[in-house]
Order: sequence, then structure tokens, then C-alpha cells
Amino acid sequence: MTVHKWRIAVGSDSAGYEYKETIARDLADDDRVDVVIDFGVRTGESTPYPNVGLSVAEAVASGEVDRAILVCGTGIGMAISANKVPGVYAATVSDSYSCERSVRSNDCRVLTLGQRVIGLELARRLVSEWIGYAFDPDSPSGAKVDVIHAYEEGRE
Ligand SMILES: O=C(CO)[C@H](O)COP(=O)(O)O
Repeated sequence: MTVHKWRIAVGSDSAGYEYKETIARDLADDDRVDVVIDFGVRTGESTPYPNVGLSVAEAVASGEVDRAILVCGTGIGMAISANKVPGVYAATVSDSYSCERSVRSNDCRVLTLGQRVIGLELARRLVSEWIGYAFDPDSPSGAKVDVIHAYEEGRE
């Protein structure tokens, strides 16, 4: 049986840098992950969060990676930025149930976290849980997500 391993991008602004670094290391050690691509920021770098959020979301949209983790102060700016890229669904998560449903209900492929909002151990746990879920387009949630696809494609 072929086991799919994820190609995952990570990115942050300076407010999310420490969590991004720890999460990147966790993912590199995770058997479910094939490759981790770090879109920055690097140590000591500073850039507005949309610069990273948009680049990472474009990598998801193009298929360069399967999924991505973005960290900023709240996670919100990264989610707003990533959601501007057509076909990308990003969600800010801070609890386990929303983490599961972000994938199983919403086909979320970009998880965003707030370094100034949740503790590091919770963030690490949510990432580990999140990469364990898969979206089923044939589930009852599939038809709901299709409404979003139709809107994006002008098929309303
Ligand atoms: O959390 C952020 C954006 O949602 C970012 O890390 C900080 O943004 P700022 O409050 O505008 O500096």
C-alpha cells in the first residue's frame, strides 16, 4: 500500500518566527511528511505578513506543496492573506475540534496559528493533529465546499 506523505510549506512573519522554527523541526521529524519547505522569515528578518502568506498560498495553489502552516501574531493576517489566493482555504485554529473540522468540513490546506495567542505546546499538537486529517470530497461536506468552488469559478 502506498502511503501518501505530505509536502508542507511553513512561513511566518517576525511575530511568528519562533513557533515556525519549532514547527518546521517537528515536521521534518514526522514520518507522515515528505518534505518541508521554509518560506521564511529567516533569523532577524522582518517583512509584512502578507508577503509570506501570499507566497506560501501560491505554492499551495500551484501544487508545489500539498499543505502549509503559517504563523503570525494572531494567525488572522496570514489567513486573510492566504485566502486571497484562489483555490486556497486557510483557517486560524486554536482548538482541537476546529482543527479537525477545518480539514474534514472545509478542505483547509493552510493552517494558521497565532504565536501571541496560543501556547507553543498547543500549537505543536494542533499541527500534528491537522496533518493526520484528510478531506473527503464525497462526504456530505464536499457539496458545501463545492459552493465555494462554484463561486470562485463564476458558476454560481
Ligand atoms: O498578527 C499579525 C497579523 O494578523 C502580525 O503578526 C502583526 O501585525 P500587526 O499587529 O499589524 O503588527
